[in-house]
Amino acid sequence: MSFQFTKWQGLGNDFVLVDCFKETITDCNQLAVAVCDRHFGIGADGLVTISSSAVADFHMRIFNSDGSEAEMCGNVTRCVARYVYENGLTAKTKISLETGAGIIRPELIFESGRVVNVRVDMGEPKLTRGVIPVTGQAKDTAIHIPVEANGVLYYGTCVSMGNPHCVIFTDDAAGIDLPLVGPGLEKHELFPKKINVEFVQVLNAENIRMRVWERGAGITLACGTGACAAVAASVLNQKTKRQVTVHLDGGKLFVEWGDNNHIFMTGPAIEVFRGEYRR
Ligand SMILES: N[C@@H](CCC[C@H](N)C(=O)O)C(=O)O
Repeated sequence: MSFQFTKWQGLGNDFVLVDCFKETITDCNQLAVAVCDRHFGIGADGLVTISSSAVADFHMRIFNSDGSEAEMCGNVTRCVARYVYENGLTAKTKISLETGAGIIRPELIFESGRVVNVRVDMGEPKLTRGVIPVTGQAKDTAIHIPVEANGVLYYGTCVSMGNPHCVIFTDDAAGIDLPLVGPGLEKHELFPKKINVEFVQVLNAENIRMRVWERGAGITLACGTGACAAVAASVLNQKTKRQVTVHLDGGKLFVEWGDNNHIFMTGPAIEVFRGEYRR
């Protein structure tokens, strides 16, 4: 199989985008593993397809580097929005994207005629165990719940941003041994669909430091949905205001939890290169 692709990154969370208006690809789960391999493939955290939608401007699907399909990805929404605009697939600057988590609405932000950032309406955070999902009573929340992994007891706040997140507060995000603790938390029996894990250090009421172990991808330099979940968890635990800068290994995202209960995320989306994949 061969196909043209573009490679994108949002704060170092990197993706291979395939424009399915031009290209046909099959077996995306298996293909993602091959394409994302950093030695034998292109190298990426995920494979993304863009195609037509009956309910939105475009349909995007996200496959993690382990081949699993994710419902949503914040950093990808920014990259896809910029791709469809700059490649003439739409003249709209407010775009609707059908995802596994419903319709998500990115908006391009311009300076001197150039796209500099993308602001995304990420929708409402979902807090009940049945929706996230977390085992237990479906209607209950999972705020500050005990989660044990590798013999260490953590307290996590679980939030769905269309995909599942467990946010754990720490005094030292840099000191967390993610490869050691990430896999056990991701696959913990509390989480029937596994989970993305965010370690969050509160710097002050408007700034948090976050490191992430992603479901299906391991350590990444940034996670957009994770940053939104982290801000929701920080507010719910009375640690920050509702407008917060999230400092990730790959850079900064600005996240605000609006009065309409929607979370908005603003950050960059950068095309890195174009190529042809051959296998
Ligand atoms: N990096 C992404 C999230 C990608 C999907 C995630 N690994 C999952 O399986 O839910 C983001 O920016 O949100």
